[in-house]
Amino acid sequence: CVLRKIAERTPLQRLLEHLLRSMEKRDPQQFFAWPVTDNIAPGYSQIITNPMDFSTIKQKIDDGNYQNLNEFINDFKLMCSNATTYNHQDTIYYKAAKKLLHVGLKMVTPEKLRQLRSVLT
Ligand SMILES: COc1ccc(C(=O)NC2CCC2)cc1-c1cc(C(C)=O)n2cccnc12
Repeated sequence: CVLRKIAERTPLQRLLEHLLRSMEKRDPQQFFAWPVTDNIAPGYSQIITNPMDFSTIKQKIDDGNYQNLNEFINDFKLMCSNATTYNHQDTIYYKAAKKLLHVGLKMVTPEKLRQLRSVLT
């Protein structure tokens, strides 16, 4: 039926949703959960031309917007680099972004993906 068609997830979507959930767990203060607004970060929209956050990544997964894992990883890297661009080194956001990038990229090493593939498929 048509409802079942909408709910079905491709293997790529299942992999990306799993990775997104794991990455979100490493952001307990939810600094990366939603778009950064100009009122919490003055001048943000002038400095950061390509904003990215976990909720936007989630929407792109649901919309089938990612053709492959690398496009997803690029948005994750963009989200972290935006934070290290806008925020000075001595801020909690800069430090959180550096840690998140490191932890997130460790989740997508060939070895981790091999383990995941056997679990997810
Ligand atoms: C969705 O973005 C956010 C949501 C909540 C918070 C937040 O709870 N900040 C409190 C911790 C000290 C104030 C911060 C942010 C936040 C993220 C960011 C990023 C990611 O650059 N940011 C930069 C400057 C000021 N605030 C932020």
